Amino acid sequence: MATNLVSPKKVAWITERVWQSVYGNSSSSSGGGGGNHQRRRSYESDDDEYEDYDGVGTVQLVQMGAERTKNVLILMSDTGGGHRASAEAIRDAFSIEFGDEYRIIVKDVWKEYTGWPLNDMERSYKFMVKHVQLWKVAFHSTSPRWIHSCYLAAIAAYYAKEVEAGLMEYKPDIIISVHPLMQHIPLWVLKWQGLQKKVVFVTVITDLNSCHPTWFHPGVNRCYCPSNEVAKRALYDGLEESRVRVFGLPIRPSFARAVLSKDDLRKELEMDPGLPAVLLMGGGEGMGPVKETAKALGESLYDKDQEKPIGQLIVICGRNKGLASTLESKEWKIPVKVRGFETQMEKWMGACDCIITKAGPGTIAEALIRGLPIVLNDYIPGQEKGNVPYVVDNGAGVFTRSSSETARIVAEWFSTKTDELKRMSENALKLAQPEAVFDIVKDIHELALQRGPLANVPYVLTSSFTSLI
Ligand SMILES: CCCCC/C=C\C/C=C\CCCCCCCC(=O)OC[C@H](CO[C@@H]1O[C@H](CO)[C@H](O)[C@H](O)[C@H]1O)OC(=O)CCCCCCC/C=C\C/C=C\CCCCC
Ligand SMILES: O=c1ccn([C@@H]2O[C@H](COP(=O)(O)OP(=O)(O)O)[C@@H](O)[C@H]2O)c(=O)[nH]1
Repeated sequence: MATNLVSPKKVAWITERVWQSVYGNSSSSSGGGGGNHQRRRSYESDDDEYEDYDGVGTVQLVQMGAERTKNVLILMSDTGGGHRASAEAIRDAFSIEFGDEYRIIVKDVWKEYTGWPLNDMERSYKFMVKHVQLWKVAFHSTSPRWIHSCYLAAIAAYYAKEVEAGLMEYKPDIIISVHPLMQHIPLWVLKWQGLQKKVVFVTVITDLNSCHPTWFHPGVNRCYCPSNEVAKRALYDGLEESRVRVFGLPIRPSFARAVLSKDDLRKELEMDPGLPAVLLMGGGEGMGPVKETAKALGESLYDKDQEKPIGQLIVICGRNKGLASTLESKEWKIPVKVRGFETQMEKWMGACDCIITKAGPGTIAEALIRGLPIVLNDYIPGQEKGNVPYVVDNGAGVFTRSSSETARIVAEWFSTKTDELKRMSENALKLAQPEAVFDIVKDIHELALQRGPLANVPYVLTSSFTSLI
């Protein structure tokens, strides 16, 4: 068949040429920051470079005579696991709701196009949250708008061209930022390009309560707040009410839409079918007192008198390989499963009866959807502090930093206080917002429609940026 004669790579290459003839050349010269953005897509480049073309090039060719698929660029960073999880949730919801109408690209433009310190935020952030006082000072000292604006303007003066090249490569009709530090610079770039009125720019906040003010940029078309508490902060910080929407935190559709039976999941995950189960985790990086808590649970969930376990334990260590290997090498008196980074969190949560976690907003929102009572055993100062009252005051869980206290609470939930466990589970379900991600993408779609059927965003390289900031 004719279609077999042209390889996908070639189609992608042809598409690139056509694309360039419509929009101009997407390559750029290096700006002042020494970034690494000179990674132009070309037919000769290696396979990795082609990932973005998969299933896309052909769509673009078809569009030449018809309405073009809209490009949606989601800006995120792997500082913690929550931003990526929310970005993927939005991507999946777009695809479920609108099929091929949108082409979704999830990118850490900082990492790919700029240089230090923006391209190393993951490591800097990990270092800072390990030295908690340092993070506390950095978080609070950068909260006033004039301070963070100055820092970001300084960075922009250095890296704007790289960021511009990153944005231009994907020619977004819509930009969605799911990260607190990804409003200012892209918006300046759009202003520089004269594209502020053409490209839809929205922020989706992924913190439930005490978020950093860098999230709130008055220049965005929409600011999606996961809770009324965050919306109040946004209004207080000067955002127009008409631009603020409260739908909830975007959670992967696999949580919202899947119908999962606990019995089936336990079978699939090779768990004990009869014993109540507690899930222990610490975000994408396996942070917080996971090791101590696992050890304490190993004791509290074992009935010494009857010489049998009263519960089972699942520990998800995320990317913390050291934690996983320490726990794997331990002897347990109760059934324990130690796992690394899991991609199907909805299954593990669906198979358990309660969860112990640091106060990560993503994990909390997912646990609420699954109706899991929550023991919060830690929080990162600043952005996660407010998540504690959000859970506790709404009766969906408790907070304690003591591992032995945590172990005692769970043992009671599994024996003498099952009614409390049930009540908290009901409260968790009341707080859950499984449809939030769909409400968000539908609203963005409406916003895009208001811009007309084809925005035809004219991306071109411009010269001076520093004059604008
Ligand atoms: C007297 C001391 C002065 C200290 C300040 C000096 C320089 C600035 C240094 C650091 C910047 C601090 C940034 C503070 C703003 C952070 C906004 C925020 O809330 O960020 C949160 C994210 C992480 O996301 C959260 O993860 C959580 C879980 O882990 C949870 O999921 C939550 O929902 C998420 O929101 O944090 C970051 O991304 C931090 C990036 C750290 C970047 C470090 C770069 C350091 C090097 C130089 C920095 C220079 C300028 C930075 C400009 C910052 C302007 C605000
Ligand atoms: O093995 C793991 C561990 C965590 N997560 C996901 O990572 C996110 C963690 O986000 P959260 O805001 O709770 O904490 P962070 O990692 O950002 O500190 C949640 O969506 C988790 O489901 C995951 O997919 N696999």
